[in-house]
Amino acid sequence: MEEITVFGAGSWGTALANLLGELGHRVVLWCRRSDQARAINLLGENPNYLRGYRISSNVTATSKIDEAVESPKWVLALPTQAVRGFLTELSGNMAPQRPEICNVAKGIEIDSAFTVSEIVKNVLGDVSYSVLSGPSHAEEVIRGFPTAVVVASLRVEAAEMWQNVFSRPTFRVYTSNDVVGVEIGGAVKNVIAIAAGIAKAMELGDNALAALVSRGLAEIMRLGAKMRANPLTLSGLAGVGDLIVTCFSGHSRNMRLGFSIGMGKSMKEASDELGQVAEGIYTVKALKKMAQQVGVELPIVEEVYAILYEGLSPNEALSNLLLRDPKPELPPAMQWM
Ligand SMILES: NC(=O)C1=CN([C@@H]2O[C@H](COP(=O)(O)OP(=O)(O)OC[C@H]3O[C@@H](n4cnc5c(N)ncnc54)[C@H](OP(=O)(O)O)[C@@H]3O)[C@@H](O)[C@H]2O)C=CC1
Ligand SMILES: O=C(CO)COP(=O)(O)O
Repeated sequence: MEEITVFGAGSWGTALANLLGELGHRVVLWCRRSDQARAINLLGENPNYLRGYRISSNVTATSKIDEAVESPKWVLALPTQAVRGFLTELSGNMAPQRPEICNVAKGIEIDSAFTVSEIVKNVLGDVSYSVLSGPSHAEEVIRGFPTAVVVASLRVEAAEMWQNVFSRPTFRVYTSNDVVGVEIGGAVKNVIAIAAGIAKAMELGDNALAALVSRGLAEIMRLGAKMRANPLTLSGLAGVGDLIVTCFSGHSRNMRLGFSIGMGKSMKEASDELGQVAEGIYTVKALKKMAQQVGVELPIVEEVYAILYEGLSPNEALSNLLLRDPKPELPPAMQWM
């Protein structure tokens, strides 16, 4: 059994800490607020996220960084935009023995347009990095519903180590060496899910939703190709799998935020009401920049950006998408037959 710290006691950090605890690992759950850590230890549940679910007695919460950094294995369950600042602060407390890091956040940093692996490398240098992603809502994982995910690392031993650490019959973990593919799939689907939520609120119908999700996948694939992701990763759990669950599940924060916006709420109202992170509202800014930098067309992403940040109405965005120039479904280089 392993000693593991989960950094971030939001819904995903709490569900994963509980999963690891139930598997018999000794888990430290780092909370940024001391009152939250005290409440978790006292009540055996998280009063702020996934309320009402018992957390394994193998999980101890703390808000003390010096205690949290002692574990040799770290799971990073923080919002993407917080990762750089957090790791920068943490790097002063790190033992010479470098931890094995497994990131579970799904997003792209706004200022740098970096994925989380690039942020980690930028701040901590060469550490053993893995990323766990795939269709996995915390609300179902904490109930023990069957879930399958993928853990990717450039080091096969690291991916296999995390596979062993996280696996149980109801939590099936596949390995991969395609870090960029897993990160791009997990990040971009959040923006497409905001679009799906808007489309649901507009009552555009099932055909429109299916078209939106498929063309959203085309955008994920196009960006993935530019970033040298394996297209098969994007048709797997971290791509299509997560796109489906995020666009169609009522648990999705991104879809629900999009729905509220489609119902006429401002982004601030929708996000305050949600009370949890919807990564897509930040990642869309980074993607807008990346689209220009790497020269890739991301029309749905562009329209979501314009709705969230430029006051475009959902109806105008819909017209913009429908009235684009006619074109083949696949780009010429991909028309093999
Ligand atoms: N929820 C889910 O089902 C899944 C989420 N993910 C991903 O996991 C990541 C975390 O999401 P989720 O747990 O849902 O988010 P939540 O909004 O539920 O929780 C966010 C957590 O991060 C903490 N936090 C926020 N800002 C900072 C900061 N600047 N420094 C330190 N801690 C901070 C919050 O603390 P506080 O409470 O004090 O504000 C809270 O504990 C996201 O990237 C998400 O896409 C991936 C798969 C499933
Ligand atoms: O990534 C997730 C499920 O796989 C969670 O998505 P939301 O943040 O939209 O809830």
